[in-house]
Amino acid sequence: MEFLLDTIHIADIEKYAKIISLAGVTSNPTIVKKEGKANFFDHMRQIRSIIGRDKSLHVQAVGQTTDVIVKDAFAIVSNIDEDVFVKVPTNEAGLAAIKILKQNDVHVTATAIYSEFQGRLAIEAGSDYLAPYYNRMINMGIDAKQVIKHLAYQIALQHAPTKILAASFHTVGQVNDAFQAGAQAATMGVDILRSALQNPAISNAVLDFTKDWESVYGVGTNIATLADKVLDH
Ligand SMILES: O=C[C@H](O)COP(=O)(O)O
Repeated sequence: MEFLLDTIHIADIEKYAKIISLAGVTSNPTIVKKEGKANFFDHMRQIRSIIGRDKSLHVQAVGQTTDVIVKDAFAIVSNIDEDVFVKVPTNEAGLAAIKILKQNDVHVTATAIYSEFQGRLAIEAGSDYLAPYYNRMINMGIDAKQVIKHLAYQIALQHAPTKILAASFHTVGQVNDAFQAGAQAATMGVDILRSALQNPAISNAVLDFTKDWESVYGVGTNIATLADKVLDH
């Protein structure tokens, strides 16, 4: 399983890189907009320095035509690094660009996937990752879990090198569903991680354990201080 963060907010990336086994960072122009107008390439290089070269960094091309998407992609890899996965929308212009980029050994994430058919075309174009938009599909009445399941089956069937990087999550349950359906990776906002880990039920359980411990060994005592006291005697 790969857990990625769908944000370019530096403080959040630094924080969660220490907390979870972070596999990478993804972005799109809407996510970039949230940070305001910064030096785009400096910002992406800073993210790379935080996560390291062994994690995946996904940066989206913004061109509307095949020619401009390809130029965007080369600008991304030249100005950030050649390990970056260039996100390319899975439409006509994008699919043509993916074929060219793969011939030039550029890593590609086929994005804006709302259907099984788009995913199948992106697999055949040689995409390294597919990014199906889970919540957006659900909102359109599409069975997102089924889409991922069928794509995962196809990838396994033909031993394709493509991996499914599910995206667009609004709940923790959607992330679980995507993994259950066969996605190898999922990218999510920090809101999902907060919902999962800052749950009051977890805090209450921890508080109850602390109260029980302190009722026996004294307030402010933990196992480390207890061990120190034993050594002192
Ligand atoms: O890059 C794709 C995003 O993960 C889409 O997420 P969203 O549907 O929450 O905007």
